[in-house]
Amino acid sequence: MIETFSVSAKAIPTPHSPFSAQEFLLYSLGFTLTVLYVQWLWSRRKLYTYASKIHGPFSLPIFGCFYLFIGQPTETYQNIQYLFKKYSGLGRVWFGHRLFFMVQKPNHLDIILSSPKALAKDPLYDHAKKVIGTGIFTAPVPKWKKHRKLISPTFNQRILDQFVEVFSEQGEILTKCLEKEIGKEVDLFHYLTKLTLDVICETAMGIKVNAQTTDSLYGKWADRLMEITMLKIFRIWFHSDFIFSLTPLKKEYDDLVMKAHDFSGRVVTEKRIAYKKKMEEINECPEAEVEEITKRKAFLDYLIEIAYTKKGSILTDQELREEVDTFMIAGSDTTATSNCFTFMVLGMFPEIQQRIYEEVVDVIGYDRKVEHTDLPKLKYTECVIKETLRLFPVGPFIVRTLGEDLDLGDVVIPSGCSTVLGIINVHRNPEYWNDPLKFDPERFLPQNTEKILPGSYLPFSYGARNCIGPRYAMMAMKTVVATVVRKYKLFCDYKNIEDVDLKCNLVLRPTEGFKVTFHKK
Ligand code: HEM
Repeated sequence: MIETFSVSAKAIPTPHSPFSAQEFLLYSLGFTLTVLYVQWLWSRRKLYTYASKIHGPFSLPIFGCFYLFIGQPTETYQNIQYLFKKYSGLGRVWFGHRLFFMVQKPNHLDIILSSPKALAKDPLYDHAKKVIGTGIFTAPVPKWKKHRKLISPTFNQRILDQFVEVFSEQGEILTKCLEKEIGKEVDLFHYLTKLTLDVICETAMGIKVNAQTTDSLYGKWADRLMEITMLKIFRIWFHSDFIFSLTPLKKEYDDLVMKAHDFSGRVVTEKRIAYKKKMEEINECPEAEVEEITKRKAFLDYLIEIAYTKKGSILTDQELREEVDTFMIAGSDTTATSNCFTFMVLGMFPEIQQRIYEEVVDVIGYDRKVEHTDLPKLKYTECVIKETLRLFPVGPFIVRTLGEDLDLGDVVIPSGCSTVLGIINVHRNPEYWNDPLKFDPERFLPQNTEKILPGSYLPFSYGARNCIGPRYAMMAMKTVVATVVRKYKLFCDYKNIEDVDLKCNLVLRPTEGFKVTFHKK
């Protein structure tokens, strides 16, 4: 039997192949991947055609120019600036497999920001969603439309005027907190972030959190959360949740998100209880007093009414919390930073500080609290704040994705691509601003404003999806400046705007912090 078997086995010819089974599998895999890659490239040929017409830096396939954005926030900011300068006019950059156009001409900015095709925030903003959910800052367009319509009316002038009392009270508390720092160089951000948190919570939410007097850490958490979010955006490998979860940053990030949400959750809960109590009081009140109780209606009161009292409510608990998180982050950090820059430039330019001081004393006197009727009279102070926002716009770049092709006049940006709007670049461009790095508040005097080209001054963005709080921010900043300059003289070591090195943790910051020294008047 054994012999028969071996004879018949010899008779069958062995198959012959140049590859082993493993090699065959490997080559098949390689071939399939190549076909898929070519297919993918082919489906994106429109993008490559558009991109080839615009200059931009060297890009790797699939990864793009990620290598320019992996450093610390200061290097990332400097590299973005380098790109904007090198590819002035219009440039393109591949970030990963996505195509971005760097835009900095006023006419281009004007077209993009006023177009309904460019209302969507770039998917990069999704990295902030763990912190602020899909509140109006990050919301997809249909949700944004609905919520913006609900929230906008709560930022009317009558309501804002009532807030000046709060701005003024908190400004006074700041001057007291600064007493212990007289003669020392301090990083102002530490103080201003608490002030704006108090102000936002009391005005927008109707809740007192006493951050200035109880040394709240919320500002620090928010600041670090923005820093980590910035790393999540630019370090392309962190776009994978799995890879991010392997780093120690993940634990810190989750911990901070939990603390920040815990804080905002408490604000919403307290507000709901206060609202219920107020409704009970209203039921017991004669009509004349109802107006008194409801008169300082902040945006959260309004949203709570919709969320909790109307049949078939149109806002869920979750949506309400997300709007609160959005306002706490978008409203407080931006205003705190802009206020810090303003104090920094006052310290840099003593003659401008003196002129503000004289205006404030002239309008308000030495001791009286600031009132809302004073604010329109502080015209020079307003020019100084506007000039500060020109040179230091806290949102230096805005990124929008196009839902459809958009014609900018001389070039078409294809749908699905994103535009990075260089707000700080247009603000500092000598083509549109005479001697752009000169701090010159007079540019904003009424007789000079007509010289400002449309699309060349956008600190609060522009168009339908602009910032919701420019008037709020301007009134808050004017009140705080007017309160502080009457008590203190400010000093800062920087002498020129170009000496201030900048970085961007989502919000613009000086690399060295806001170092200012206060002396009693
Ligand atoms: C000096 C202070 C401020 C500056 C420079 C500023 C700047 C900006 C900018 C540039 C945007 C557009 C961002 C983008 O499109 O990516 C924006 C959006 C926004 N800001 Fe402000 N902001 C300031 C203060 C405030 C305040 C005080 C609030 C609220 C109380 C606020 C709430 C918002 C909200 C909710 C959005 C999103 C608007 C939307 O998408 O409809 N901001 N802000």
